[in-house]
Amino acid sequence: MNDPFIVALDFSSGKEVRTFLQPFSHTSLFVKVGMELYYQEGPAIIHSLKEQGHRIFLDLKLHDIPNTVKRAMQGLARLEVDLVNVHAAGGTRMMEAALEGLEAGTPNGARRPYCIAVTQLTSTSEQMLHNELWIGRTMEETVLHYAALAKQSGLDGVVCSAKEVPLIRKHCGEAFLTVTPGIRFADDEKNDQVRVVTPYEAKKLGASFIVIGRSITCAENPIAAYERLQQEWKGEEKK
Ligand SMILES: O=C(O)c1cc(=O)[nH]c(=O)n1[C@@H]1O[C@H](COP(=O)(O)O)[C@@H](O)[C@H]1O
Repeated sequence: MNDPFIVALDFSSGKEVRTFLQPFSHTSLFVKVGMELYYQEGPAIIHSLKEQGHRIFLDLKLHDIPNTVKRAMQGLARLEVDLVNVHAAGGTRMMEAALEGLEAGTPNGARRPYCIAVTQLTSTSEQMLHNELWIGRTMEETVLHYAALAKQSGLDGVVCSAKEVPLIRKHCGEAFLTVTPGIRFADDEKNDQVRVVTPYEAKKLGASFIVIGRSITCAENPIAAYERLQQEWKGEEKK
């Protein structure tokens, strides 16, 4: 069964990725390639991870005018990854353009990647939303509104904190994907994450997928950390 866990490969070289993935060589993972890794290694890292049989979330959070996002997605679609994302803050026209680009660029016979929209980064607090972003609505209202815009635009789901999943599922339906970073084991440092839950809480809240980086990649024993993740998802939370 494919675990609903997406492991963030936040490394700056293919060499570090290979070292990290070595103990997982018997496992087909769902991995996330973000800006740090993609800007250094480019399409080559995608080809290599696909050859190893991993599913891929290419997390570039596209946010630009519709024409630019459409043309960028048309090119990225040729990589045949499983999941890509945009920023919902780009608006409905941009989100629609992302889908147009993905449809146009996906090779014949292949299914286009799922496309989801970042609502509010899990590193954004309610404070920052009001005082820096000058958004007057609550975090929940804002995240739900952005999710509704993403759904209206035809996207497959959103990136949000697991805290907002129940509200999104209620208003956008259970088939609308909720991909939730900001995941930490109870005894982990939060680092720059603000809207954080444990894997166990994320499961209870109904997240479709959880994105987990440093709790695994910076663990003493990443394999043991991944197994702890599986246990927590099964409902055996370890304090
Ligand atoms: O789109 C993302 O993946 C993302 C959205 C978001 O709101 N918050 C967030 O942390 N992420 C990514 O999820 C990963 C979280 O990493 P850790 O904090 O190390 O678990 C990073 O690669 C972030 O870029």
